[in-house]
Amino acid sequence: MAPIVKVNDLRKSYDSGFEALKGVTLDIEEGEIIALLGPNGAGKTTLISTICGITRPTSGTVTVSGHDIIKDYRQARSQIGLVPQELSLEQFETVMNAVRFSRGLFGKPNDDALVEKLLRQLGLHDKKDSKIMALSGGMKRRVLIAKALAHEPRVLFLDEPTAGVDVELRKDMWRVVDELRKTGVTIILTTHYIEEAEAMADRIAVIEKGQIRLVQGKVELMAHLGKKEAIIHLTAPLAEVPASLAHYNVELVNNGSALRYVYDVRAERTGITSLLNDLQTAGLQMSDIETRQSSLEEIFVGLIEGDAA
Ligand SMILES: Nc1ncnc2c1ncn2[C@@H]1O[C@H](COP(=O)(O)OP(=O)(O)OP(=O)(O)O)[C@@H](O)[C@H]1O
Repeated sequence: MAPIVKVNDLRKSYDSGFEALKGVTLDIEEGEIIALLGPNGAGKTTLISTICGITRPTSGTVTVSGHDIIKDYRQARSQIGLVPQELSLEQFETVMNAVRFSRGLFGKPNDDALVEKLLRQLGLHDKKDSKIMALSGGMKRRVLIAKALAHEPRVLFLDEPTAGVDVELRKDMWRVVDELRKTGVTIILTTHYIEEAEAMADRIAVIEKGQIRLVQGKVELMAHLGKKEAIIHLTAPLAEVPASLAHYNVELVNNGSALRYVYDVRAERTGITSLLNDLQTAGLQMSDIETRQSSLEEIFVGLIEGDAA
């Protein structure tokens, strides 16, 4: 089956001369959920706005369901639902009317049965006659999704769906996306949270400095990312790693007063227990142990370096 979204060598230079997209090529399959994961300023919003036809590319092409986003703008745009970063809603409108209105904007005939079905899917049905201003932040975000889906697009863009929201709301959004998965709509979301990409996406594209550095299935990528390190502080410093520990992925740090052990948190056996046992057998005493997960920044650096190698 042909990809539902095809992005080919997309470039975007802003008037300032800044090149925000440097030749992005990406195929998105129908029904998948793909996360564009990248640090601030990587070009995620620029990429989404260009695919949606809001920002004009400097060169390159985008097709959505085979329609060119510039030449066949109306057909291409009718296939797309966009949920922007900011909450921009008519506070005095009812939920039902707001969603009806969005459908009308695309010239689609009124269809209350469809709107109600959508509200049910998004857990908003009992709020359909409520004014938007009376809704919680999480419900307002759901209304934005309902509005974006009102004209029955095949592709839904979520631009940082959980930016600036608390943990509970984030999880709520993850559940909403999981429900939408069942409807078969293709979802493209941007985020800089790895956990978020992990919770929602089937595939992850890492974007950095206007380029896609890596596109991979989530399972493979998370296996790649799931590294943790333990720093084992020793009571007496060592000159070198003892031969009996050589088969572990350990190195001496802090002038020999600690061992650094890197392991895969997702592995069935992390090796920590046997390392600690072998440490004792080797006659080494530890004074403390600390563990930490690689930060997002380190993961990106690791990925990008690994990719270039
Ligand atoms: N209208 C504009 N004119 C000039 N530069 C811009 C414009 N819009 C964005 N940029 C620059 O392009 C780069 C990419 O911005 P973009 O908003 O696409 O990044 P992002 O990955 O979505 O970041 P964030 O996660 O912070 O939203 C940034 O360096 C930004 O400053």
